[in-house]
Order: sequence, then structure tokens, then C-alpha cells
Amino acid sequence: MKIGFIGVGGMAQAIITGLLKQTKLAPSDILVHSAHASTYERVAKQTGVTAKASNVEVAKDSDFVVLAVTPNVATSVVQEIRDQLDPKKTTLISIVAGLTLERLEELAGYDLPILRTLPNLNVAIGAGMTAVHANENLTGETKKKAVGLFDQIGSTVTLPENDFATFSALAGSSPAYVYFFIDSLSRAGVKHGLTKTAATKIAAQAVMGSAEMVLKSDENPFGLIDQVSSPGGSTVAGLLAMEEAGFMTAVVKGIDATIDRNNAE
Ligand SMILES: NC(=O)C1=CN([C@@H]2O[C@H](COP(=O)(O)OP(=O)(O)OC[C@H]3O[C@@H](n4cnc5c(N)ncnc54)[C@H](OP(=O)(O)O)[C@@H]3O)[C@@H](O)[C@H]2O)C=CC1
Ligand SMILES: O=C(O)[C@@H]1CCC=N1
Repeated sequence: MKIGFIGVGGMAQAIITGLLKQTKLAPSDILVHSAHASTYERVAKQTGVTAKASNVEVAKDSDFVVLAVTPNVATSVVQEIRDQLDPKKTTLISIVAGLTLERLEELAGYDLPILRTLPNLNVAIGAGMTAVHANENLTGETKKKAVGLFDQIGSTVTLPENDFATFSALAGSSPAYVYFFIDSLSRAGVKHGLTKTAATKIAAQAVMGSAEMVLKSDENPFGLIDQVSSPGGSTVAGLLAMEEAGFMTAVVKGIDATIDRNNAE
């Protein structure tokens, strides 16, 4: 089974790293090409994957073709490889935010099996969260294999396409917001005398444990907040100060802006 990546930027590299760590795929079974030889040749050198001389070659030689370019060039790239996409052999997997199955079928062919996905950066460490939606041509074992790639590098959820913009904000973009939160915690620690390295490790471990607690406990997050907040204690004092600064409103406004941008694609 050959998996070809068209575009090897941040997200494609995260998927490749995750696949090489979490699956039995050989690096040579992963084919890559992108706009600049300096990028795809560097990725090939660093990871052992196979560099191809063109997008067309990647499409021709792959069973699963992962479209991993930015939305502004996706249309022209699909048009470029269209003739190599053989519905009997090839499955197209798109990770492009905002690009619908209807548009992909229009560009790539109505007979082609296509999986629309929206992964997040944490696939690199096998802890991703990916939304998937297959078109009606993608069925059976091939669908299992395509979705299975993302199951092996994290969790997957099948969502209606009109929820993808919201999912993209809550899981695709949110790692950036959580990293921002961790960095904010860490900076506060530095303000109070910890080293940045120690503060970041402490903050990240606390965030990881808290996320695991939400997933594993029967309590909702507000119940857990109450468990942490001792009567008359420091946590409730901190929570109230954060809320006075507009914590929840800031988060919801950020997610609204993310969804608005996704819907404008
Ligand atoms: N970053 C993320 O967390 C997520 C991103 N996505 C989606 O993933 C896609 C890629 O995003 P991201 O990795 O962040 O972006 P990057 O800018 O890091 O990567 C884009 C890649 O596209 C390549 N490229 C540009 N033009 C062409 C072309 N004509 N032919 C072949 N390759 C080309 C670039 O090549 P080169 O490097 O050689 O210049 C680069 O490797 C986007 O559609 C985005 O919506 C989805 C979920 C999460
Ligand atoms: O910033 C972006 O547009 C992409 C989509 C989700 C995460 N990164």
C-alpha cells in the first residue's frame, strides 16, 4: 500500500511522523512532492520517505493520495493530478479545511472514492483528533483502510460535512489555543520566579492530566472545577479574577472568529 502526500507542510509532516511511529508502514511506501524541492527533499532525507519529481508522479504511484496543500492552491493541484486518479485503484484523502466533497468530486471525478478529513497536529504523537466523512464511492475494506490510517494516529469521529467548520475550530485549531494557554500559564510562572523550562513542563503536565480527567471522570468540567475550588481558597479567587478579565467570553469569541473564517473559505 502506497500513500502519497501532495504538499509536505506542517500538517502533512505531522501525519507522516505519526504514521511512521504508530504503524508498520515502511518509509519507502510514503511518497511526497510539494512546491519547493528544498522542502520535500529535506523531508525525504529526514524521514526516509520517497521524494517524487511531480504531483502527477505521486498520484500515479499511490493507492491513497493525501491532498495536503493550502486551500488557495487545492483546486489547481487537483486539476493537475485528475488524470492519474483511477477510481478502480486510487482513493483521494483531503485534509484541506473548507473543501467540500461536492467540490472535490466536481474537480477529481464523480466516480472517485474520496475521504474528507480534518486532522489536528497532535497526530504526530498518536494523539490526534480527526473528523472524517466519506463519499458514497468509498466503501468496504478501502474505507476501513483509509479511516484506519487516522485511527492509528489518534481518534476519529464521523461528522456531517456541515459540522466540519465547528470541528475545525474545536479540534483542528484548538491545539494552537491550548498551546497559547499553556504558554500563558508558563509565563505567569516565570513572572513569579520559575524558569521557563520548569514552568512549561509543570503547566503542560497539569493540562494533560486535566484533559484526561475530563475524558475519564463521570463529572462534567464544572463539577471538576468545584472539586478543585476549596471554600475560601485560592482557586476560586483565581477563577473569579479570570472571569472578570473575560476568560469564557474570550474563548467563545475566538472560536466564533475561527468558525466564521472557516465558513468564508
Ligand atoms: N496545520 C494544521 O494544524 C492543519 C491544517 N489543515 C489543512 O492542511 C493543509 C495544509 O496546511 P499546513 O500544513 O498548515 O500548510 P503549510 O503551508 O505548512 O503546507 C502547505 C504545503 O503545500 C505545498 N504546496 C503549495 N503549492 C503546491 C503545489 N502547487 N503543489 C504541491 N504542493 C504545494 C507547500 O509546498 P512547499 O513546502 O514546498 O512550499 C507546503 O508543503 C491546509 O489545507 C489546511 O487547511 C487541516 C487541519 C489542521
Ligand atoms: O489554520 C488553519 O486554517 C488550519 C485549519 C485547522 C488548523 N489549521
